[in-house]
Amino acid sequence: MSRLLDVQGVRAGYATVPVLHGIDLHVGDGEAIGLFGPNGHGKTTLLHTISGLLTPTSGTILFDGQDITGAKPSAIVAAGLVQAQQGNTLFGDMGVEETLELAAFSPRARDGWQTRLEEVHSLFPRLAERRRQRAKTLSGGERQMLSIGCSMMCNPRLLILDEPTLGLSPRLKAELRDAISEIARRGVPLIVVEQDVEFLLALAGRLYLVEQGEVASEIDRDNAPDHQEIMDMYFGKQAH
Ligand SMILES: Nc1ncnc2c1ncn2[C@@H]1O[C@H](COP(=O)(O)OP(=O)(O)OP(=O)(O)O)[C@@H](O)[C@H]1O
Repeated sequence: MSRLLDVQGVRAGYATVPVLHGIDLHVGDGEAIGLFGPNGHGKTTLLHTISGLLTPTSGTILFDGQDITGAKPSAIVAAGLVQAQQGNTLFGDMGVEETLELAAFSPRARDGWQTRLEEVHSLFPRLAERRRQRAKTLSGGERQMLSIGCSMMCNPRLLILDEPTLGLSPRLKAELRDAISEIARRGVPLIVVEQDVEFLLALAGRLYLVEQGEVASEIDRDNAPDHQEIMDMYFGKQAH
């Protein structure tokens, strides 16, 4: 499988605080990967570095063969690498459908936007039912759906989701997970950060355990350790 994203030896952090200490990971074309690990060990920092929100201090990020290290976030999105924003960053007074249409403004997203709108509605029937409703009146889970819907409207070549179901009720969590699984089935490559390793193993071919700013383990679903071993690996490391 050819590499769509190739992260090589990436170091990054904030001001004088180094967080990532040489991360190597890759995503194949058509592949979904999962990231998990203890809180505060650099998963979000890694995603922000890939998305261009943070500039790495060293290392290289290749996307579709192009060097995007340190590129502007707008250029990275235009290339098709899209990270869904948290639902609370939407424009609250805009309607649901209006928001989805706005998300398709870039040249790469403009062609075929109506078809993609139908696809988003089929992924998230709640958004179709609420197409005229203002974003700020949606529930937290529905806002997350709208945010992911916006990312799908960008026509992503690779979609990044950072704990998309955090804090949701079990019912909305299940709906959102079904939709994410459907996005993967439709062949959109994914990077998903989640704490629920079972969900990640069902979704993704490979998982990376990120600990202390490094890739501590790579788990291949076909040769995955059993659940207890993964839990021991995870919680054992979290304990110190
Ligand atoms: N803007 C910032 N300025 C300074 N330090 C930051 C900033 N954002 C994050 N950090 C620090 O960087 C480290 C890694 O944080 P990060 O959010 O990447 O971890 P994480 O693994 O995604 O955690 P979680 O699972 O809790 O979301 C933490 O120590 C955090 O306090």
